[in-house]
Amino acid sequence: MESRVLFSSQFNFPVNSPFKTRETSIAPLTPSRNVLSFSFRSPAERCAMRIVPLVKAASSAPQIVAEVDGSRDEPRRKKLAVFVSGGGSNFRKIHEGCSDGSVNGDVVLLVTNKKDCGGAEYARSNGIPVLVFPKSKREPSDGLSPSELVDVLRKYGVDFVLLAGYLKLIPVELVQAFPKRILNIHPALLPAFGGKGLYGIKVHKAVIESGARYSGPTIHFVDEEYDTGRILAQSAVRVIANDTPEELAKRVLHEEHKLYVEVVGAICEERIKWREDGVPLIQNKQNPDEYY
Ligand SMILES: Nc1nc2c(c(=O)[nH]1)N[C@@H](CN(C=O)c1ccc(C(=O)N[C@@H](CCC(=O)O)C(=O)O)cc1)CN2
Ligand SMILES: NCC(=O)N[C@@H]1O[C@H](COP(=O)([O-])[O-])[C@@H](O)[C@H]1O
Repeated sequence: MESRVLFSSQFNFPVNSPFKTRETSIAPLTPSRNVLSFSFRSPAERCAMRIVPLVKAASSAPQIVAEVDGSRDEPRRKKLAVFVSGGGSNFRKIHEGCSDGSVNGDVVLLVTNKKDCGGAEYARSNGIPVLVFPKSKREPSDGLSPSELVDVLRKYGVDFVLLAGYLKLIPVELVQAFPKRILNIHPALLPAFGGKGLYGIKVHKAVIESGARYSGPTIHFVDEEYDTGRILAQSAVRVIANDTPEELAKRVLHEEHKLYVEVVGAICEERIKWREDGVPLIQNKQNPDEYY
């Protein structure tokens, strides 16, 4: 039985903190690019809320800081590039989310190291351009160099890069060109069961052999190494005593599909906020005062 637990980390501000209650008065300032701390008196004030300077709470609780330009327009529709190496079921779910309104974005490019994989076939059948990266050893004329890949992503106006079962190392050129804009989904609860050599069914085999009672997908920002970037979201899946790796993989993949569409939806609605200690959080769509 999977338990869908979003590790919610509500901020427990101390009693005397100006952030604890909704009665906090907010000193209005002229809207400008500013640092904003998130606390609101009521929905009415929230609408009229101006930018306020970050006020350090008495507690040691890390503060949420974000830059806003004071605009209240709906976030523009985002352009997404998805990287796959296999069947692409996460890619397909994200693409469906773009069509059904769950995701305020469009997949404008599919990148793969295996041009005949299932994800590439799905992209071609849906009119999405397919690029090969990195260059294939067997067909060096086919495929892009790291700098060519960065150029193409920029030419297409890509806002976010989404890795979904992509099995090659993203080069530092791309990581540096798209800071805080490359996400990956891993089929285990990082930082456990991640790193070089741990991908696909190998991950689930390692989880079962370890005796872990829970597994589940992790969505994280991508840095220069495998699976070491900042964790953005996870959900828990119970490991059953006699699970085979394939049975566990199936349950985890089901959770991946739900979690990735939810997270990409938040990314495209600009609901990612960065805590001052560098931890990224997702702002609750129904209640902007809450983060998880
Ligand atoms: N710079 C980054 N690149 C990539 C990351 C990342 O976090 N930073 N995530 C991976 C995805 N991934 C786990 O989520 C992962 C994929 C592949 C491997 C791996 O060991 N690959 C083998 C080659 C496998 C093959 O060619 O079939 C290897 O490098 O020897 C580990 C983790 C995507 N890129
Ligand atoms: N470490 C990377 C890794 O193992 N990624 C995993 O590959 C599968 C791709 O499935 P899909 O192609 O059907 O989306 C997914 O389970 C994803 O978490």
